[in-house]
Amino acid sequence: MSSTTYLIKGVSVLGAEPTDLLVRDGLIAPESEARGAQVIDADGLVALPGLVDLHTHLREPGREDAETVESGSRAAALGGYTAVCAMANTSPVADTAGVVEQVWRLGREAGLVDVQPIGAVTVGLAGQHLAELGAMATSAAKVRIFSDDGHCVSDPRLMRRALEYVKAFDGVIAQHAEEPRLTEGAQMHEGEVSARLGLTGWPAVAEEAIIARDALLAEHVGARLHVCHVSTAGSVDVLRQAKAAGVRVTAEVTPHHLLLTDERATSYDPVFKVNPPLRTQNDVAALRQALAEGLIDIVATDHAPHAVEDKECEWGYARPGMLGLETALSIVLDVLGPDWPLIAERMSRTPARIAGLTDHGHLPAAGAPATFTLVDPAARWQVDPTASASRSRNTPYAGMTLPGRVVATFLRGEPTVLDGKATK
Ligand SMILES: NC(=O)N[C@@H](CC(=O)O)C(=O)O
Repeated sequence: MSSTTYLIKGVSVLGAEPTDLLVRDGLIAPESEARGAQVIDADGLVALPGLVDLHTHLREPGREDAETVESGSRAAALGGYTAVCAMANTSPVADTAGVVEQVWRLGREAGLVDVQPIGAVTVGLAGQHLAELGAMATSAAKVRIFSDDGHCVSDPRLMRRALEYVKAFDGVIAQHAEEPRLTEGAQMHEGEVSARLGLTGWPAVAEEAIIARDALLAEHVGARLHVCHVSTAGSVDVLRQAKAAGVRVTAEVTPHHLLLTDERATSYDPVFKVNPPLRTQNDVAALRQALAEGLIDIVATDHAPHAVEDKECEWGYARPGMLGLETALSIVLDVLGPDWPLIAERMSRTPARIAGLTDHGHLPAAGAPATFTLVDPAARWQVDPTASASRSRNTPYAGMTLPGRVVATFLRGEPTVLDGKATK
């Protein structure tokens, strides 16, 4: 915890009238105690609760050349995040208490964001046997979210068992919804563009069928289901029905699925190759609408760093995935407009609630943890892949000018970013 007291002058909390915030002993304190505080001029800046990412690939252990817990944490803090949930598809896979504790400990050592490990649902992500869910839940990492992301838990019996198991401790299964038999050899969204390019298509129904099946299973079991990276208009329809029926289902959308379409594949630039693939303008419109309405609960980055040799090659050989942590807030701002209460809800409060991260998602107000981010909504910045804090360079927004810049991020009273630069 920082011993410095900060007085943040003239900041607009979620777009409200400017006020001052005093940061002391890890909390937002009453202003009467401001003596001796370091003043931060926040004229024109907006304060948001620190962002929470439910879907981050940190690559450690195993692919430290692409990302480490520390480099990914730094990218997260620069993007305004104070917590990230680290996906389990590392090497070795995070399918035991030992690996999730390792990731959790590395996160604490880096000290830039809270790193909450996600545990694998199945051993080795192989979809055959349930992993040690209970041991991960009772480990120091206190895992509550389990996911085979990158792979779908396609066996319905295994999915049912996983839902039953985690219900005991109010855990959640985060499903990568992709019926593998329908996406064999797929390279991009199945549609008019894939037909034109002669690339094997990933049909929307491969996602929608699994979401429908899992919603029914979750309803049957009475357990919590979270759907990763929803990408199609049809999935939104399935979610609408499931939510109307009272199923305990939440869903996320990525910034790239809110902005980019499958037309990008015509460049054959693998930076646009991602799983699930970029879809059509019709899908993008439906996803934006669903996010605004709350049918899609949150934005999650699916930050997926990849080494140069895995991306700068032929489309067919390239790994799917895009960077996202440093650009997410700007993309969402671009897409939703400056609706700060909505952005706070979708990027901080609701993801914190789904993940059970009780230190996060609080409005910066007296008595709350001083875990927040300061944004300059008037700033515009050009994305330079070489300037990224990530060890990888695979951003699809290179050269684009984006609105909104993170000026400062505070984690329990300690600045992790000041003047737009990481403090460590
Ligand atoms: N989202 C991606 O395109 N990639 C993910 C895993 C995956 O979902 O394939 C990755 O780990 O790189």
